[in-house]
Amino acid sequence: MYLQRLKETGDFLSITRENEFNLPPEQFTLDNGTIVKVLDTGVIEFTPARYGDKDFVFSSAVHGNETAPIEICDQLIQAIIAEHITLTHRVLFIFGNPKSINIGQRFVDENLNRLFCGKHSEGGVDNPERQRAKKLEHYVEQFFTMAGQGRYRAHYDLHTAIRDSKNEKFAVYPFLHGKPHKREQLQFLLSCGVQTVLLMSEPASTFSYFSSRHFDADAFTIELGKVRPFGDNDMSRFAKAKATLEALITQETVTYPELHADDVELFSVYRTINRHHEDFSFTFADDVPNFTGFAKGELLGHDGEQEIRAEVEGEAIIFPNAKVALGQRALLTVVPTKLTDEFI
Ligand SMILES: O=C(O)CCC(=O)N[C@@H](CCC(=O)O)C(=O)O
Ligand SMILES: [Zn+2]
Repeated sequence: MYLQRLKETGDFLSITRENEFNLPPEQFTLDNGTIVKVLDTGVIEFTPARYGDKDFVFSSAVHGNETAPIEICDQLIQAIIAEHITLTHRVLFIFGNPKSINIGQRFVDENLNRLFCGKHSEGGVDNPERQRAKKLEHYVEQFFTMAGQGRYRAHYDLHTAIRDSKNEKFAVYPFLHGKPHKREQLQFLLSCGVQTVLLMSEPASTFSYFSSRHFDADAFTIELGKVRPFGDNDMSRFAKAKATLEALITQETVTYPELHADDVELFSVYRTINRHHEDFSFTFADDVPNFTGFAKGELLGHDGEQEIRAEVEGEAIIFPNAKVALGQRALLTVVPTKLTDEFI
């Protein structure tokens, strides 16, 4: 039904938006031999005829109002289908939450990026986001496992942040359970224009953590700028990210400039603050940017009767959101750290 249109236009994003919950699987082959497989709405896999030993997942629209990453992925998909670029490696693109794109909201019923690692099936709740998280886990598992063992895997989950950020672009490096962080991944991020990286210190139920933990993928949540509606993104600000992602899937190997400690700003997550009470607020305004530091003892907010105060000098705020559901993360705080020998 939609296949002819996809072949002619490459506009998988529009087809996805017109089919918010389901799309029958279809496949075809490009003249250059690349097999194009639509697995579901928002899920499209490309397999070059002779593919290299790296498998990439690029996801966007896990939050529907974060439009710049959606535009980047849309452009890459169109370029592949039009054969303006030729793939070297397998790649799976995911538009996470099509209905939330259409309503221009972070999510519809529940934050999709808190439902991975099986959380979708806990608590006796069912909704479209829970069903979607379960399916996305399955598609990623299938993609990473079906081409065989011993292959390199990466999953870059592309987002934009609700607030301004002192450091406009930054990445969240999921908790690695003692495995070493990789310098080469910092080089990849720098090439995308991302100089700031937060090292998580505990498990999470995010999409990037899922791929990191279960498939040993190099995985990040990458914040590329600020949330804006379609049409308001200055795509020149995302040119480096798009070019780097394109290089990863079209070149056998991407080589990056040498990494110097001064090139990157690293933070370790000091603590996660979850919301426990209806009466929850921050003392700082909505326009206070991410990475703003507070003096030790300074009042950051209230959770019911409980005061939230900075515990260490310079404790800086990331992703403050007083409106999250009860039990969910309302704030991350970070402190600076250094590039150490722990990075391989
Ligand atoms: O700006 C915000 O408050 C949220 C931006 C966003 O969606 N961030 C991700 C980070 C996921 C992670 O911790 O890896 C999220 O909150 O889901
Ligand atoms: Zn997001």
